[in-house]
Amino acid sequence: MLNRKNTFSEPVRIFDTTLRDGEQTPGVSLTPDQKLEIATHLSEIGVHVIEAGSAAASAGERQSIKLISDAGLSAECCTYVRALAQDIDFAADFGADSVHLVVPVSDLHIEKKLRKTREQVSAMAWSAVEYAKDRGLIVELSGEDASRADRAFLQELFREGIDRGADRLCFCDTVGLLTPERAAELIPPLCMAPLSIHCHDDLGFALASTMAALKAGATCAHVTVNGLGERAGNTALEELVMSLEVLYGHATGIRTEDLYHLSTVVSRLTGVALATNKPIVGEMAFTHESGIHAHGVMRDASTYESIIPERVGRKRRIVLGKHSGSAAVETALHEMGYRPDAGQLAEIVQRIKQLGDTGKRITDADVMTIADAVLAIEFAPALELMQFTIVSGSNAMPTASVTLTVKGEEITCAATGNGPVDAAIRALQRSVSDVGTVRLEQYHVDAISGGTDALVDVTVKLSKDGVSVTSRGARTDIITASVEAVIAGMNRLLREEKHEDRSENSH
Ligand SMILES: CC(=O)SCCNC(=O)CCNC(=O)[C@H](O)C(C)(C)COP(=O)(O)OP(=O)(O)OC[C@H]1O[C@@H](n2cnc3c(N)ncnc32)[C@H](O)[C@@H]1OP(=O)(O)O
Ligand SMILES: CC(=O)C(=O)O
Repeated sequence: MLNRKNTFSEPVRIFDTTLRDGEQTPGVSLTPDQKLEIATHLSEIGVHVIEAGSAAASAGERQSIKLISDAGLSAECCTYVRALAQDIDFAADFGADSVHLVVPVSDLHIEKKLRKTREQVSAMAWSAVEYAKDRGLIVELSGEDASRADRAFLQELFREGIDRGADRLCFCDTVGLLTPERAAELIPPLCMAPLSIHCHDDLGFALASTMAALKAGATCAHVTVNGLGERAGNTALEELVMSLEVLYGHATGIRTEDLYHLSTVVSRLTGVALATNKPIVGEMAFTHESGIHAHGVMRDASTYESIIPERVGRKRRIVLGKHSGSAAVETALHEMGYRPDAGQLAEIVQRIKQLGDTGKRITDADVMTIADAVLAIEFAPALELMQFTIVSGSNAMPTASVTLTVKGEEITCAATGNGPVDAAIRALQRSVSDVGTVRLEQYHVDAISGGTDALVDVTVKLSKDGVSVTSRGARTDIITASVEAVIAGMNRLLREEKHEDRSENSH
């Protein structure tokens, strides 16, 4: 049984640093408007503090801080500053409510990086605190590389910092060296004022160490959406919130049902794709293939799920593959409108496993092809491709022309697009517009082998009138693979037989 007793004496505050440490993910750079969009979501979801950026970094960063502080969000607008008057002036002049005033505290950082002494760093920190207070800012005095700092030195720096006016403190586990055991020892003596914990995930301990620090007396967690951040990233907002809620019964006040949407917004704007197996937000976090799991989940989802997917804004999916069992296959077939008898079902399950054994991802179109064959249903494809032509180049708008027969009638359509694949798919959509609107819901491409001559495997999800279907094409040419995948899916959506009860989650 889970011990759901709330072990935290105070409500845990959430300090989100997606727009500062998250943006320090190598290669990530957000415009002020994009930062405002993310900040608005963060505030609406209920985080307490948003670290909007680093005031000294650039004019764009300062514009972001101004935009976010002027937006009237309920969350506090904070910015990273060094112990320098210039950084603090930027923070105050551009409207920040607070500063995350960071000073290196380990001898390694003090001596090797800053080439200073402990005394010099302490003096810089304390005068910066006083200066920031004079400029009307809330001050979170933060120790960088605190996990490797001399304990007595750090304690003294923080104690005097509070006397000089610091409102809050922060312990930064800058390179992810903290463990839950060390957090239990190091954190309690530092809780002289509200203390934040800022962890990095270099060794995969960020969430565990953050939790341990909160249990040891810290009252605020620094987090980022999707765990973005320097190197291996920071503690993930979604993981911390759901762990607090599910494992410790601690009500965070965060609108958990919006976590997935926020994650997708951040992934889109930062260009950092989510690992498919990422907790809470990864594509596979609520997807089941194995027969034993699917069978259990269909009877009672809690058998193989720690969280109800809807609680974080997601939906459960059962997909078919070589690990599927008859319960999942039968349910999927019923949703597609097939009613196999026991013998036919067993045959379909075997054929799905055989296809899976070839290393293929099984799509709805594959399952339907197998079911048609086993149930001896004649399937006359509505579409047949006769030819397509693509024009693309440095000075040419990508343009596609396709000729198909649609229910026996020859049709030629052309379209332009953002790229040759987009143009080809638009031309195909246009060619069937008389029989319905086919939407492209998802497009996924895998290069199966390395090199420019790799076999590419394109999987698409198409929908028409609320019915969706997945299908695949595999060729060395990405455009041909895409066209093949789309035509296979369209043929399934446009088939004559009606499968009224086929649903979105059927694959
Ligand atoms: C662990 C962390 O995440 S720390 C935060 C990391 N974030 C950033 O670096 C924000 C983006 N950074 C930048 O845009 C630039 O580095 C700037 C604008 C901050 C500084 O640029 P530059 O003046 O060209 O300095 P540069 O980046 O080469 O070196 C950092 C300087 O900051 C100083 N510095 C570093 N930390 C601190 C601090 N906490 N307080 C005061 N000075 C500091 C260093 O000593 C060095 O100054 P020096 O050359 O006079 O010794
Ligand atoms: C300040 C900060 O981001 C760190 O020490 O990790």
